[in-house]
Amino acid sequence: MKLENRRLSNEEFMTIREEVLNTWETGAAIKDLQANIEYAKSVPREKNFALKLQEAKNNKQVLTQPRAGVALISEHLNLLKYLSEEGEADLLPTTVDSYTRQNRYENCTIGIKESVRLNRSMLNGFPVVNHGVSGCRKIQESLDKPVQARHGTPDARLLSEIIHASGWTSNEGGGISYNIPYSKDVPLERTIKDWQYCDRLAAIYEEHGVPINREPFGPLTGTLVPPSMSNSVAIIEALLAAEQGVKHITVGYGQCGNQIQDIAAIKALEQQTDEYLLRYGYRDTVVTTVFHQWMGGFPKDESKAYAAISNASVTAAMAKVTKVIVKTPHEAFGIPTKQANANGLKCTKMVLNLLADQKSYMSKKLSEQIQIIKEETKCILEAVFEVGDGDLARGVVEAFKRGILDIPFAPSIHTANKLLPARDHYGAVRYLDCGNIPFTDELKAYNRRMLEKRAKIQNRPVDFQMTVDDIFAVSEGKLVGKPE
Ligand SMILES: CC[C@H]1O[C@@H](n2cnc3c(N)ncnc32)[C@H](O)[C@@H]1O
Repeated sequence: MKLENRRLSNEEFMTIREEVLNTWETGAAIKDLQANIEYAKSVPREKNFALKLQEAKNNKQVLTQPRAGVALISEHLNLLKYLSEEGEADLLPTTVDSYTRQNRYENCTIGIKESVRLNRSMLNGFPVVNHGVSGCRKIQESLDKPVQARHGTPDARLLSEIIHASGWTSNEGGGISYNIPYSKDVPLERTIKDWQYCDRLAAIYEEHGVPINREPFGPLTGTLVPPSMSNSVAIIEALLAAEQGVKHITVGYGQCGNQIQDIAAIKALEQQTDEYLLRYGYRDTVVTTVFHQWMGGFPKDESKAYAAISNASVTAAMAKVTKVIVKTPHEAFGIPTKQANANGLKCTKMVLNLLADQKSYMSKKLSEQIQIIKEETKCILEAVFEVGDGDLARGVVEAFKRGILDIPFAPSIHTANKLLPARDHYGAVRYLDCGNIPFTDELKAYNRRMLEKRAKIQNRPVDFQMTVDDIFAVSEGKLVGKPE
């Protein structure tokens, strides 16, 4: 079937579904889609992820959500209950393990057996597909808060079928955001199509009375991604989801570090997502936002880690995002203990509470940065539509081929890798080299000017060494890299 940004017909969807459910034994238990929807409808409304986000948006409340996932059902349940009660998490995740993300379910079978034998998690997340709908329903039924699947799966079709049949009402990911940062050589045509399936599935539940939230993965590689590039990808995935009928979309952004630029990025993302959805005729979509606390290298020192978590929480509060994804003081080491995870959540919530009644005032600097991000994003998105001859899906594939969309430090061979980012003197992420991104001369000059200002102050040339210094800076306790 030719790649096209067009809603899958029922016949097309059900044909693909037949094949998807046969890719692992646990697909057999969810063959009856109507029965799956009836079950999902029985989940109490207060446990619906999409509705909880909508309520938070209306109440201007910032919700907290951790990442968390371990191999066995009972341990995972204990973990989520602890994060919900002790950690005061407003929304619950299930972070899925790396084997499942690559559809290597046979490795999960081994990992589950080893976890039982050794009495500790031998997988770096919860193997949703292997535990199947019975295991995932047990998780959902035992919790009193909404659950979301968080992963990094290029082909998440079976995973998505199982989680929604289990009453999980949110799914993270997208055809770009779960491909380019997560795999080496998976064609975009493939993952855009596979995520059209996931979006259509979410929409079918929605059309039968079960609101489902979809969340493109905002941060991408989480390494110096300029806000206009990550915003462009988020808006594109929101449009692709809306075309399939998705009504609840959370667009996301990963903290870059300069507070004004980060708040501006969230504001620009919110405004332009609404703008583009409206422009392309999607009128009844509920758009919320998510801010990911620092995604780069974390300090090992616990006090410094809490400083990074608190600092990110201030930005989340001032940007008035709908939810913030929380880091832990174990970030520099690996999978956190439940205590460390809960501590990151409590640290975050304390900052949010202290700032709940304050708001960031629109300043000249902030509105200037919002404008810059919106203009850069507009240049990118208009070019994507143009090279796709008006079809967004085909435009994405062509735009990556030409380097109009380009994600820095991505493992995928399907990104041009010509975009070079670096921080300006204030720590804002700028384009050191725009590669083939069709920015106006004014935007190129602005980025250059900001980097030259840093070069002058640091008495160094504008070059790649800035980028290298910036990559290691935060784990060395500063934001802007300094020359040796
Ligand atoms: C997107 C990458 C983020 O996901 C986090 N992460 C990955 N797997 C798990 C996990 N199983 N439990 C908690 N956090 C996790 C990781 O620490 C990093 O902050």
